This record gives sequence, structure tokens and C-alpha cells, in this order.
Amino acid sequence: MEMKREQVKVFRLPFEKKVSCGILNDSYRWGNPLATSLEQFLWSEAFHVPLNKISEEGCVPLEFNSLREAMEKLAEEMSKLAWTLAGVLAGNLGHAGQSFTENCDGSTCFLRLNRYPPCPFSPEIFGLMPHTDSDFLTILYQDQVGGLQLMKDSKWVAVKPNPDALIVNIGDLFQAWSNDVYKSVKHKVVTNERVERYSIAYFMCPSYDSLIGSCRETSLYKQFTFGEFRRQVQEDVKKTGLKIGLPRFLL
Ligand SMILES: O=C(O)CCC(=O)C(=O)O
Ligand SMILES: [Fe+2]
Repeated sequence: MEMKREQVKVFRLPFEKKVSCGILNDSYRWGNPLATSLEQFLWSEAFHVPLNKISEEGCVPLEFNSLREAMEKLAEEMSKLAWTLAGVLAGNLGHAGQSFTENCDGSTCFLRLNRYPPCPFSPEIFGLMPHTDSDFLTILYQDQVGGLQLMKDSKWVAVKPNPDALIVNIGDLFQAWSNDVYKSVKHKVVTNERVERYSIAYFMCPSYDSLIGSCRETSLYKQFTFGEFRRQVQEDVKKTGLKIGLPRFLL
């Protein structure tokens, strides 16, 4: 897969280059600078890229043109899939056609390239801490290494790699919109002692000023904008090291 090749190539660049040269609009993240304990110490690096920046002139240096092209192509396919799935899921609740996707177009979404280096120190160090995604829907591609686990009936279940399948996760916004009919799935990534792992996530997000409210009467949550939600999540993470998420907005 072309995208995978480009992904490996960009992560192989020297650290300094990834941090400093503004590749993909300064979207490079690594570890957790706010970690105060071992569980918060993330063994991963990522490019978290707003899709409206990919095609914008000047945002992706010329030398990364092939990466940009691969991301554009992938984002286009992922978005078609995301819209189809969101349509089906919303339709199941009697909201076919008009729905939350009004304030959501390709440009408000994100593509995240993840890399998890081998971690020889402790299996207790997370690649990614347990979290739910702050979006409507996530479409995820994982390679064959494995490491993704999700919470099912209060137990962690490993998601077995399947080269022919994508993983679709419900995010917080879909949970709020569906008034808890659909649940945002808690997931984490465990590290591997010997092998590096790659994944790519497409996050279906609305614009920051979109109002998220329940599609049903007697809403469980107060209405909030996506921007408010993001700010609250970031504030909580900064203060406590943990994302609180939707419970913050319960009525
Ligand atoms: O790498 C994975 O399998 C999961 C990535 C993920 O959960 C995320 O980027 O939010
Ligand atoms: Fe996630």
C-alpha cells in the first residue's frame, strides 16, 4: 500500500526534522509531555493532520508531495466510507438524510498517522492510553503487528489484525447525538517488545462551531459545540492527566 510506504518514510526522518520543519502544518506529536506517571508515558509518535491543510498551498513542503498525494487519496476513500456508515447508523435512529453530517465535510476531519516503536522496557507502558475518540466516527487501519484492545463488557479484548478489514469506532459525538444509543468505545494500544507497529486513523469531525445535541427527547447531555468539547478535554488532560469527556456534559 502506497500510504503505508509513505508513512514509514516520513517516520524514518530524523526527530529534529519531524519536529521542526513544519511537515504537515506542525502536526507532529510524540509521547506525552504532560506525563506525571508511568501509565501516562506514551510510547508512540504521530502526525495528526487537519484535512483542510493537506491541500492548502504552502502547508506541505514540496519534498513531501508523494506523502501528501497518498494522504489525499486515502482521505477521499475514508470519507466516502465514513459518510456511508454514518448515514446508515443515523438512518437506524430514524434520521436519514438530514443529520449531524451537515456541519461536517471533508475539510473538518483529521487523518492521524501513528507509529509505535518497539518498547523493550515494560509491557505496562502504553502505546496509547485508554481513551475514547472525540469525534463522530473513526475508521482505523492497523498493520499486522497487533496491539489495539477495546473494552467490551468491562474487559479488554484484543482486536486481531485482519489485512482485509478496517476497524470502525463510534466516537463521543455520535454517543451524545444518539443520546447513548451508540456508545463511544474505550480503546488503548499496548506496546510490543520487538516490533514496531503502524496505524492510520480517519476521524470524522464537524467544524468547531457546530452544535452537538441529542437527536432524541430528554437529552442526557447539555448541548455543546465541538470547540467547547475539545477545549474541555484539553483542559482536563492538562489538569489531571486524563480525559474526562462526555460525563462532563451530563445534565
Ligand atoms: O493505533 C491504533 O490502533 C489506535 C489509534 C487510536 O486509537 C487513535 O489514534 O486515536
Ligand atoms: Fe483512538
